[in-house]
Amino acid sequence: MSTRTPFIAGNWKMHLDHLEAIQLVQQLSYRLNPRDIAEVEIAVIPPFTALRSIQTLIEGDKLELGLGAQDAHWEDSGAYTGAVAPPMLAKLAVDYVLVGHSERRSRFGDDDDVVARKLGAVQRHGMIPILCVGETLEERDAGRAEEVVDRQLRAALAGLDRPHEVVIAYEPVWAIGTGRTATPDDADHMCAAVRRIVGEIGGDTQAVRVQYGGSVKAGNAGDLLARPDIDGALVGGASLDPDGFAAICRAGREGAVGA
Ligand SMILES: O=C[C@H](O)COP(=O)(O)O
Repeated sequence: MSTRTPFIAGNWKMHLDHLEAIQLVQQLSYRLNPRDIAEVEIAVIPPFTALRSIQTLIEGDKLELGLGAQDAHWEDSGAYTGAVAPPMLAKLAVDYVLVGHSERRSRFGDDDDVVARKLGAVQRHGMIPILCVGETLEERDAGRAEEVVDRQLRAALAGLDRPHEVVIAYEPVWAIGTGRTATPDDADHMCAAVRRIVGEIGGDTQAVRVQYGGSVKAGNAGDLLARPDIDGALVGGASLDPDGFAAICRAGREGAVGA
């Protein structure tokens, strides 16, 4: 059995205004049972516009939920229209920040250098980065999946004193929002490779938490989360459904017992 606390995070992407976001967190909080909350770390990652509302709700109702942001700039302030700086997020009691999500890499031009800068900035302000890595279908078919993940990890983590304090989300691009999931064996194999690479960079392989992401839903979460090297899930679409997301959190607890 792993000693790492399972970590399930719901990335809502560009969905839900702040009122809908409040409703979803309330619905979710009714559905989570106390054992899941005690034994699984659970976080929601709403759009920026809902962060303040959800922070207030979490604090007011004393919910055992982590709060995440979907991105951050690397500078503390400046002439960067449309961007959000890490200190602003820290002030909102944000715990986690996604860095290097494949949608940021492919649609907003976040390359390895930008990802490394954002990751450093997030850590400097006391928040935990969730570093997303993963190969495209083309790269997988060419037998380059592990090479790509290795490059992304080293580019982002090299130079950190404690790389294991970053949560890593292995998200094969071809599995995101497509309904196609990596097999539990393939996902576990890559999460083990991620752990090994973090060790090579100087991190503690037993401490680093590695999530799998890509079409995780209630129906497949059990098989994925029971694997020894998969410590949790970064959930997109299915995190918008409170019943489904609560079921994934339960699978996280049950998986930790079996892993
Ligand atoms: O951040 C979450 C991932 O991109 C997975 O999204 P998905 O569960 O909708 O495939």
